[in-house]
Amino acid sequence: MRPTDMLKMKAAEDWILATRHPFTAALADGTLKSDLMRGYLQQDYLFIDQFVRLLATTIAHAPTLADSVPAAQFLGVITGPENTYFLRSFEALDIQPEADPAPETVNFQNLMEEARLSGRYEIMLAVLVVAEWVYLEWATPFADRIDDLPFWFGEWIALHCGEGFEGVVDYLRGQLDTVWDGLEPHEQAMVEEYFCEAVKRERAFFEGAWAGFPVAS
Ligand SMILES: Cc1ncc(CO)c(N)n1
Repeated sequence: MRPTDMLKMKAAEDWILATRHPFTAALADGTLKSDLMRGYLQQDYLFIDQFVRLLATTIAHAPTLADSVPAAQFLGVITGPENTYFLRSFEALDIQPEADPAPETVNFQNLMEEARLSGRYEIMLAVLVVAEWVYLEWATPFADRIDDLPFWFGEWIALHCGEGFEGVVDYLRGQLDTVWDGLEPHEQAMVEEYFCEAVKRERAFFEGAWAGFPVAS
């Protein structure tokens, strides 16, 4: 079994709740209240700020150029099409990008910052694998809805499914799977801790979004 499949199994309970959440079900139905989407996008843009720093540092720790290229290209997607998706959505939904971070956002930002500052490639990967794999899993079953939804729902699904994004998740998992066997048991335990904590914080983020993050205007 791939080490990343084993890690996912360890986090099974939170994983299921994070990837089959009523928030994403409502988003894909097009029934999600605009204010819930507004609050979610403002908080997720704060998530992205730390995510970009983590991904950039992960690139810097890749063992070879070849190992870094897919991550570097993905960084271009986040800071390119995904960033403009956020800016267009803020405009369409008539809100500003800036907001105070909610507790669920702070918790996730802190985990990403800790992973980045750990200087450990496998710890950075553990958090990145969860963030992208959870999103691939919730979004993929809704791929056929993309064209029928307003762009702020449809493009959010489109950014997280399909061949390109599957390739990103497979690459990140491959990096973690490859380094796993060379880790000491205490290092593997640390990876598992970060992995499970990231899944918990993904779930908590959707729960916060579903309860309603305050909307800054
Ligand atoms: C909270 C969260 N997790 C994962 C992703 C996917 O990058 C995202 N945009 N937001």
